[in-house]
Amino acid sequence: MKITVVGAGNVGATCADVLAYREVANEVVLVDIKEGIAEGKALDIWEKSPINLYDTRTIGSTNDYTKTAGSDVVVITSGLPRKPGMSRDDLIETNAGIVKSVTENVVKHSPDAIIIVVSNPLDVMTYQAHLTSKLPRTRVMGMAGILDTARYRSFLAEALDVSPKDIQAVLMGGHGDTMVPLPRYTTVGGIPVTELIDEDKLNAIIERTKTGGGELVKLMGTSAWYAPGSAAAQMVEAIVKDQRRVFPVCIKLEGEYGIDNCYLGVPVILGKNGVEKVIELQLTDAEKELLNVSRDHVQEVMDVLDRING
Ligand SMILES: NC(=O)C1=CN([C@@H]2O[C@H](COP(=O)(O)OP(=O)(O)OC[C@H]3O[C@@H](n4cnc5c(N)ncnc54)[C@H](O)[C@@H]3O)[C@@H](O)[C@H]2O)C=CC1
Ligand SMILES: O=C([O-])CC(=O)C(=O)O
Repeated sequence: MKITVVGAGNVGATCADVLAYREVANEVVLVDIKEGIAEGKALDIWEKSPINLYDTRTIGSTNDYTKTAGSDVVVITSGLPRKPGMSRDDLIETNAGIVKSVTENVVKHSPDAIIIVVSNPLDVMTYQAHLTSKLPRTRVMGMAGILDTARYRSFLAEALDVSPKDIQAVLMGGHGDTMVPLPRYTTVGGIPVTELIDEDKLNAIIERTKTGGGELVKLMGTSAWYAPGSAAAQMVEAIVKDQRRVFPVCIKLEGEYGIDNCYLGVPVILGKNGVEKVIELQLTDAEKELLNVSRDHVQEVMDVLDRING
């Protein structure tokens, strides 16, 4: 198994490190446009192998995609992160061009790869990669839901003073302030969360989750990487090991949830073929309305992308 991670910045390098550490594949290739950065970080991860005890080979490349040839899964993290005061959507112009050219290079050398997009604005960059790659929708997906639910679960664990391991949750919609956490599907060791926390506290956690990315941007002057890199690696692992894990993943909807031709996070089964199945929940009218608000927002940004692409 061979994995490529494009973009050896904060998120890409973290993802490559987790993939190596967990021995998800035999080989991880890290690519960046900046001279030497991918080679340096790949070498640094490899030099850590005798300490952390793994044998995944990590290889770096400055924009030479021949080294990525035949990759089974490719993670695209290349692109600008936002700075304080910016929204993810503000990145569209620059990142659309980057994701387009990277996807062209990726499919040229790995036509059978499954692509996981991380670059922001996430849902619309997934659309860009899907447009450019022309791969089936089940093989081009975006990472956001695992990260957003992880934030939600970690905040709940803190509030309830329980292990984050025991909190399960589903979250849907776009990767932004319109995301839709679903308390009805949130459990703590199998117990509905609504039995353990009062409504006000839960609502405050939901609001914090929606702006969880921005909270970190404000603190650090750039966006997060440990949780995002690990979340992308978890998706790679589910695919490479054909684990059939159930995760919220961004995919083009084709009629599911009454939504057509829009890229949104929904629960799916992830396995060796990519998205093996989109799970359709029976949403309440209120939940459906929130999902439609999210759809409308993502659709607007997709329209901007269409104008950029001419
Ligand atoms: N989907 C999600 O939940 C998350 C998405 N992100 C997004 O991921 C992206 C990367 O974030 P960071 O790693 O923090 O940024 P970073 O600035 O640390 O790394 C980005 C890397 O991409 C490289 N790059 C730029 N153009 C390239 C090209 N054409 N080919 C190859 N490499 C290229 C840069 O040289 C840089 O090393 C951003 O767009 C950010 O908004 C970040 C966190 C979570
Ligand atoms: O907030 C950002 O710009 C990066 C991101 O998507 C996240 O951390 O959720």
